[in-house]
Amino acid sequence: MTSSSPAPDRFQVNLHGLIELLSEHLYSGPQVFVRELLQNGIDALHMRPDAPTGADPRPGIVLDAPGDRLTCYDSGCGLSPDDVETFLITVGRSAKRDDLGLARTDLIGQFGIGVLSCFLVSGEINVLSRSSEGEIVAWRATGDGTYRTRAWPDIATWADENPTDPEAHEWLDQGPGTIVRLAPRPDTRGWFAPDRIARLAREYAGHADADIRLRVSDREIPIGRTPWPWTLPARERIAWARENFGTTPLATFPVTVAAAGLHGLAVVAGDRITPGISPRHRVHIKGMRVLDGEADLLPPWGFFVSLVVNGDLLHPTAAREQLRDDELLAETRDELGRQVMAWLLRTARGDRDLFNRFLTLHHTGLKALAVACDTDDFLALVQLLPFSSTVGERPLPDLLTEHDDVLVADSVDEFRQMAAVATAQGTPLVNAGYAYDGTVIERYRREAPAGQRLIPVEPERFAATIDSLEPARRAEVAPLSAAAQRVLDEAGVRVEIRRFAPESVPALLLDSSHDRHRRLSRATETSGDLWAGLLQAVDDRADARPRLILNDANPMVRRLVGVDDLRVLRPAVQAVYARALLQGQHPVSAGDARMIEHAFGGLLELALTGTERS
Ligand SMILES: Nc1ncnc2c1ncn2[C@@H]1O[C@H](COP(=O)(O)OP(=O)(O)OP(=O)(O)O)[C@@H](O)[C@H]1O
Repeated sequence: MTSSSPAPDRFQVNLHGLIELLSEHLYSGPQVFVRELLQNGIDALHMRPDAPTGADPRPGIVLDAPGDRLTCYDSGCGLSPDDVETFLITVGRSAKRDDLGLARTDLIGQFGIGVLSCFLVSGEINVLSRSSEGEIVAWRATGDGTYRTRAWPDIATWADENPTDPEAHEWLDQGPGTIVRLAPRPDTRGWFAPDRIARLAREYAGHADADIRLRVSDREIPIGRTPWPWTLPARERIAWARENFGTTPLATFPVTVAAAGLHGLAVVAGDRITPGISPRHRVHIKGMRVLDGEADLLPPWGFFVSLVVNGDLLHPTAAREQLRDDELLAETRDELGRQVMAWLLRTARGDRDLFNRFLTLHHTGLKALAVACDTDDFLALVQLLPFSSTVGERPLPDLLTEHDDVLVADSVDEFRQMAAVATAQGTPLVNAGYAYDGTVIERYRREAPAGQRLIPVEPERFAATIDSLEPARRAEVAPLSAAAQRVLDEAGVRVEIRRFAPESVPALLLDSSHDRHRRLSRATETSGDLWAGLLQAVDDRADARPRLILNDANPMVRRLVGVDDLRVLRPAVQAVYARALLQGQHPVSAGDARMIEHAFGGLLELALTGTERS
C-alpha cells in the first residue's frame, strides 16, 4: 500500500544569517542602506499611478538626518497592507518585475532584498505608508526576523490613534507615500552623521531624476538632478573630469550605446598611463551610481580612457556595485571601443596638434589597439602610428613609400647594434623592440601588400650582408685576426675582419638573441638541468659567442694590420672592442670593465713612452 505524501514543507529563512550574508559577502559595506532607501523612494515615485501631479506640493523624497536617526519620506505610490505581505515581507520578491518575472526597465529595484540592507545599521525598520487607495499600513520589523503589521482604513482613523506623530501626519495627509524610519545601534552611530548621509546621498543619487532633498537642521539641501557631465559645455566637462577623475583630460567626447540605453562622456587621460592599469570609470544605472572604479566597459587597449556613463538598460549585479558580465556588457564594450577608435581617427585627420599630444602620452595604447582591431581599422591606424627608426619616428607606410626595403630589428639591443651600419648603408632600420611594435609589424607584413618589404634582420644575418674579404686580403689580415682573437679570448668574443660602411666605424659587436639563448642553454646544461639536455640535443653546436667584426675599411684598423708589436696591438684591440661595446650599448661586465681599464692604461703608457723618447 502506498501512503500519500504529506504537504511539502517550506524552507525556513534565518534573517540573521541572511543579513550577515548581505553585509559580509554581498555589499561592500553598510553605506548601501542610503542607496537602497533612495532607490525605493525613486521607484515608488515612478510607480505612482497619478504621477506626475502638480497637485501634490510635496518634494519627491526628503531625507531627514538630524544625526541620531534617519527618516526617509517619499511621495510615491505607497504600500497597501497586501503589498506589505506580498513584497516587503517576502524576501526575494519584488513588485518591480513584470508578469513574466522580468525586471521592469523603468524601475531600479528588481531583486527584492534591498530593504534588508537597513538592518546593517539599524536594529529595526519602521515603515508607515499610505496607498493610492488611502489605506494606512504600519510595519515594524526587527533584525531577529520578527515583524508586526497594523492597518487603518484611512489617515483620519490612523491620526486619531497616533496623535503624537505630527510629521508623519503632515506628510501622509497630502497624498500617498511612504515613511521609513531607522535608528542606529550603538556600533553604527557613525553612519547617521548628517554630513556622511549627505555625501552618500549625493554620490548615489546626485544625478537621479527626482526632486530629492536632505533636511539638516531645518534646511533643505537639494540632492538630485545634477546635470550629467556630457550635457555640460566643453570647459565645464574638463573641470568636471579634474574634480572627479583627478586628471586634466587631454580631450573629452560624448558616447552613446542604444542597446544599453547608455549616454556618457569619454575622458582621455592627460597623464601618461601605465598599460595594463585599469582606468577608473563611473557607472550609473537609471540615474543611480553603481560603481566608481574598475569596470569592463572598454577593450583592454582603451586604458587611456575613463568613462562616466548612465545606462538605463545595463544589468547590475545583485549587490548593485558592479555590472553583470553578460552579452549586453560585451556588446556595450565593443560599441564603446568603436567610438573611441572613431574619435582617434577623427582627431588624427582633423586636429594634428591634439593627436600628436595624444601620441606623446599614449602611443603604447594605440599600438595595443592596432594589435586588436579589425583589418580596416588596422590599416587606417597604422598610417598614424610612428615607429622609431634610423630615419626618425615614422609610420611604416611612409617608410615603405620612400624606400625599397626596410629592415626590422626585433629588440632594442639589436637595433642599437645595427643602427650605425644600416644608416651608413642607406637602408632604414626600424626598432620593433618596444611593447606591441613587433606584433604590429608582423600584422602589417601579413595584411598589407607593402608589408612584404619589411625585412626582419638580426645581427647574425645582418653580418652576412657585410662584405667578406677577397682571399689575398684575407691572408694579409690573418696575423691581425689571430692576434686580436688571442687578446679578446678572455672577453669571450670571436673576431672576424670584413669590410663595411661607414668606414668611420672601426668595429661592430654583434650578439643575436638566438646566440644569447644558446649560451644560456649551455650554461644551464653544465648545471645538470634536464631541459638543458634537451636543448643541447637541438643545439647545432655552432659558435654562440658574440662577434666582433673589425672593419677593414677603417683607416685605423688598416694601420693595425701592419703592427706586430703586442705592446701596441693589445691595448689598441682592447680599445676597439671597448668602443664597439659602448657604441652598441651592450651591457658591460666586470671583465669588460677591467679590459677597458687595461686598454686605456696601455695606450697612455705608449703615449707617454713616445713623449719621453721625443
Ligand atoms: N518606499 C517604498 N514605496 C513603495 N513600495 C516600497 C517602498 N520600499 C519598498 N517597497 C516595496 O517593497 C519591495 C521590496 O523592496 P526591496 O528594496 O527589498 O526590493 P526591490 O526594490 O524590489 O529590489 P532590490 O533588491 O533590487 O532593491 C519593493 O519591491 C516594493 O514593492
